Amino acid sequence: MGALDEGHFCSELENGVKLGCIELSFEEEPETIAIEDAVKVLMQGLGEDVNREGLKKTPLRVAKALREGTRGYRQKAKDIVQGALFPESGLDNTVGHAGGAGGLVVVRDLDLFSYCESCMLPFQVKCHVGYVPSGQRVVGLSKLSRVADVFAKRLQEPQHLADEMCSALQHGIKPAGVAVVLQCLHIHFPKVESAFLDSDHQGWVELLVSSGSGVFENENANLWADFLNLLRFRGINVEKNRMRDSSDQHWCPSRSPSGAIAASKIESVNQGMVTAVASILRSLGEDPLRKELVGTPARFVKWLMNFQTTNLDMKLNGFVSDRVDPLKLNGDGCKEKKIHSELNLSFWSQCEHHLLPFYGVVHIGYLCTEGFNPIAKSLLQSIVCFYGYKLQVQERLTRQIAETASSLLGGDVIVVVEANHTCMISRGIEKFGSSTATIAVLGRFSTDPAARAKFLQSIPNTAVSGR
Ligand SMILES: Nc1nc2c(c(=O)[nH]1)N=C([C@H](O)[C@H](O)COP(=O)(O)OP(=O)(O)OP(=O)(O)O)CN2
Ligand SMILES: [Zn+2]
Repeated sequence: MGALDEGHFCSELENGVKLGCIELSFEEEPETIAIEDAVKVLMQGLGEDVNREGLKKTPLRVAKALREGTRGYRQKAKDIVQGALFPESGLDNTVGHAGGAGGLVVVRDLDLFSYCESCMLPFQVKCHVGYVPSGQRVVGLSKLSRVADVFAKRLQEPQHLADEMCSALQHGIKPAGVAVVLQCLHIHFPKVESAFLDSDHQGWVELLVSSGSGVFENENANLWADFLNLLRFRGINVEKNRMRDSSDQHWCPSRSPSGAIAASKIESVNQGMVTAVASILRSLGEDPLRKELVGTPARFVKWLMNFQTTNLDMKLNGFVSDRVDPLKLNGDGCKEKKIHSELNLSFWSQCEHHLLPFYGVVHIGYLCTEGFNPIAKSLLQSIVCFYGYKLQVQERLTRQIAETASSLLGGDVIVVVEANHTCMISRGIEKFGSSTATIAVLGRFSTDPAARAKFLQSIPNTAVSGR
């Protein structure tokens, strides 16, 4: 294993590192302190009280997540591969392709995450690596994943990431050839204004990229077909010629026409926050003047400002005037009350403990007289967005939606929030595909298990994809 492999680096963070002859804990390291200071500037720019209980530890958590998530800058692929090449006798390359020492070796479905160099948000990567051994030697399989991780744990762009992985494996293993396919998923940027009206504003930006060296340099080589067929066998239907092979297009939504910052608006971005993000880049070992990173701090700040505490308060005005008459809601007392549901109201939010997005859907159930439809779906969507676009925690979001809905809907309310948390994948915990559900029950729903069960069973199980 390399001198700076994952375990070693983590124990350094936990147990302290030696800087000269002074031993510094992770908290005392200058890079950590600089990131913490910058995060405080960002939180203040969002109008937050940095001493608020839930936010006190946020600067340190963000510093830990970012330094851990970019540890690839401090690792070397060659340290990982060295000492992990093993002799494996087989047919000579000239004779044919015998498995093990001449045939294609493929490691599929490596779940990784990386940080987008355009906007600094994490993106997910499903990585597939193939190589053809040469010189009758093979590499330890885990090293393919470890080398991939060295380059993923940096600020990256998908094609560049694939090229770096491919080139490092080619130089480290010296095989007949290496092929890399990456399926990358970047979250969309919310459109705050339309989110209040349109409940379907989520989704993913997907990008498939590939890189090949040695016998894979020729994109039409039969070996590419073998490799892709093995991936297709795993349910991935890719055509080599459908992959993007030029890096001049921007895949990050922050650079799409709707997400990009118009030149005239750049000055309106809080410059103190932009400077703080540039200092974070420096503390991570990056050069904020690198041409790909020049607009990154402003784009990250623009993303963050979606979650400013004050900018949406006006949106909740009007809720009071829309309040429903409880007499109407409860009917004349003779009619039976039925569960009314609004399912899949989508939301975006920003985890206040790690400053990373979480997003998903809200399901609201309430009791009202049969045939009476007291409240428009758009109003409930507005409530969901209002509490979503903040620094939040999912538990509080659920409770706040339930309390507000209850005051409008007569008290018998159940709220379920289903979400994917970026902080569950893009930090040490790395739980890809996990999702989180929270529930708040008020009025009759808190005393009637049958009503709760009926509502919970009506929630479609496709609501949150934990991809
Ligand atoms: N009022 C507060 N409430 C909560 C706080 C807090 O600081 N003030 N903190 C938490 C959790 O610690 C926070 O949500 C983070 O938890 P976790 O996902 O476990 O992540 P960590 O960074 O702490 O840990 P790792 O082990 O590094 O993943 C809850 N409420
Ligand atoms: Zn991005």
